[in-house]
Amino acid sequence: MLSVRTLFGIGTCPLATAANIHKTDCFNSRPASTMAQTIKYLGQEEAQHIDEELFSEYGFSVDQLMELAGLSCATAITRAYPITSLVKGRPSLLVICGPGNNGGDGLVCARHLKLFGYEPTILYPKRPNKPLFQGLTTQCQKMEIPFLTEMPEAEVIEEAYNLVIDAIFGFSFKGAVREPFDSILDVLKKTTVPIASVDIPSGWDVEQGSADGLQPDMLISLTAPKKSALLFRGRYHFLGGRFVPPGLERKYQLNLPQYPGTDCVLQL
Ligand SMILES: NC(=O)C1=CN([C@@H]2O[C@H](COP(=O)(O)OP(=O)(O)OC[C@H]3O[C@@H](n4cnc5c(N)ncnc54)[C@H](OP(=O)(O)O)[C@@H]3O)[C@@H](O)[C@H]2O)[C@H](O)CC1
Ligand SMILES: [K+]
Repeated sequence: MLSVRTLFGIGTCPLATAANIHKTDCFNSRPASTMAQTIKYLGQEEAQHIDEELFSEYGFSVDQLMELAGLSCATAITRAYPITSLVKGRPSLLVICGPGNNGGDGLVCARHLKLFGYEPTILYPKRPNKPLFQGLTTQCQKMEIPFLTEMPEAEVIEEAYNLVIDAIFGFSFKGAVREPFDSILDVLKKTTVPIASVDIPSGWDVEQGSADGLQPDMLISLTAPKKSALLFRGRYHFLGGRFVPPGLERKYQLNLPQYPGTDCVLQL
């Protein structure tokens, strides 16, 4: 039997409305608002505490969680933008990575997307002098992913890429955006190419969002959505980072929805 998803494709469910927190979940045939009311939307400090506990009390290492986070992002992107749906001749993507762990998620995501058959190009203008990020950079280079030396103009992005992956800032972002990311975000605001943001649309206040900031087409919330995700108006909101131990979920009352089967992502 043909499902609604088969008939209309992932982004064109006729039941969906613009107010995405109340939209209908086309895949589960139940209102997503039921899920949105139950999942916790985290404040900035809470997100940082959960992150710290995962490393201290629960014994995870950063690279372990980053690998799972980046794989979730790449998987969610394949669901929302399958290669066959891309409009350009080549499955080209631009991945922009920031100086913290959000940028690390972007590097992992780019590596997996390459393995999935996409053609990512990376812009990584501020590289931390730490073995973790140096290793991730080497891995991408060895995967024959090109690195740009400067941000292209909006028109060049429109001509060359199907999608921009925004892995610039995550839940530690604060204050006014500093260079070189201020200019990069200005270009992104001008481009009409869809943007997929990792964890938080870059430049948004983690809790309050940003009225005149980026308006991504996709948001992949990691671990649990942050408060600003309530203001997301794009087509695709996915949850990824399926690594939360039950004790941590109970402590913070995350009320995470059940991921289907062995999937590492879930559409909210
Ligand atoms: N638990 C999880 O779900 C996991 C999530 N992961 C990802 O990690 C990020 C959070 O990473 P973190 O390193 O703590 O922070 P960010 O990536 O958000 O960014 C920190 C860097 O950003 C710079 N920064 C901050 N504010 C500004 C600003 N206003 N202008 C310019 N630059 C800014 C800051 O730079 P400094 O100059 O101050 O050094 C930091 O370097 C989370 O969102 C997830 O994506 C993990 O990968 C896995 C676990
Ligand atoms: K981001």
